[in-house]
Amino acid sequence: QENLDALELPDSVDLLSQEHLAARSAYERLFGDGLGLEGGEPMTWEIFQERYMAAALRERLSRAFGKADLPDALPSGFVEEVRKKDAPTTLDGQVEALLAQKRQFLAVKEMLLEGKEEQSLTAGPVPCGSPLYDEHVYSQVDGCSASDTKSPSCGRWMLQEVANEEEVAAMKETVLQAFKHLFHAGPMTSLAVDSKAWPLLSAKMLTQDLLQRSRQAISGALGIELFFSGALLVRLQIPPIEGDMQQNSSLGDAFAAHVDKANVASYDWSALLYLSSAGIDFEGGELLFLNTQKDSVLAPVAGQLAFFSSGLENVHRVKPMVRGCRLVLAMWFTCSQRHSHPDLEIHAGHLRET
Ligand SMILES: O=C(O)CCC(=O)C(=O)O
Ligand SMILES: [Fe+2]
Repeated sequence: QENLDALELPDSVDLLSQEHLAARSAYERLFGDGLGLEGGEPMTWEIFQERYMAAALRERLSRAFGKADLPDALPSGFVEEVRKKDAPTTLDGQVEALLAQKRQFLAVKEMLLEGKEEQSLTAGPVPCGSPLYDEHVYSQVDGCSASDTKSPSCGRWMLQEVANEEEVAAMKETVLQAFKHLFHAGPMTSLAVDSKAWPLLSAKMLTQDLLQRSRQAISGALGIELFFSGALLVRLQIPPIEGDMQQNSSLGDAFAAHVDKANVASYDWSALLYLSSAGIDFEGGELLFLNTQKDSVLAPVAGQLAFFSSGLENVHRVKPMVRGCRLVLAMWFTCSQRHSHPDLEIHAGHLRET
């Protein structure tokens, strides 16, 4: 009670009118151009206000009470939607996360054109895209996050035969087995590689080995230290599996063009360890980087590791699949130890037996 008395909380009317002004200006900044986050539907002031005010109140209250996490009884909606890894915890951060979504949308819109020419992907640096975030969500790590002025540069690279044939076969088996117990989202089945995944993966040591090996290969190639921010095993299968485990999912389109860093701010580097080959295991399904001129296409080869800077310079998508089964271990790395994924750091780094 003493603590509560000592707090100088503005009364709720003041709080709300302050937030109203801030919300109005953020709304103008984000949606004044009449475009919604995903293009189609414009964000209405009513919806934005509801979401924004919920976030604003939450932030004010948590600051006042000195708690990071408040009871879920508070108004939610927007807050719930963004509560994922590294979700911004401040109001400014939330606005910035929205801004990143918007910037992603605009970049995709600019580069996603019908009938664009394609060339096969060549490894190497590319100029960095403009920053997705300003300052409130994640700060770039000098000399590790990609940059135009300092090594490592933004770019796209491939390493061949990071996993051998035998390892690829063993991974395939373990992943397909694990996926039998999971729901499918249209053609996509996915499993986040964290502590909850280990009981599902029979080849746990191998999975951990490949995670570690991929990180080391990229760290070595770029000359930087990297921490896992996330990893996901993904299967794309055409025709999609039908039945009870097929879910109507609200997950985004598995083939949509996107920028990884617009999803999670702490991602600095993205990597894909392919576990199946285009033209053999599946048709279509190439990885496509969208450029201002010709797009760059990579036909996955099992065992190959592709990696690239996670920012706006690397808008990418998976080309529609025609048939078959496409498996990949997707990994995202951060330069900031503070943002590392605790499960992956422990398991991929140190755990050898359990
Ligand atoms: O599977 C691929 O080739 C790309 C997947 C991807 O872009 C992602 O998961 O963010
Ligand atoms: Fe991606």
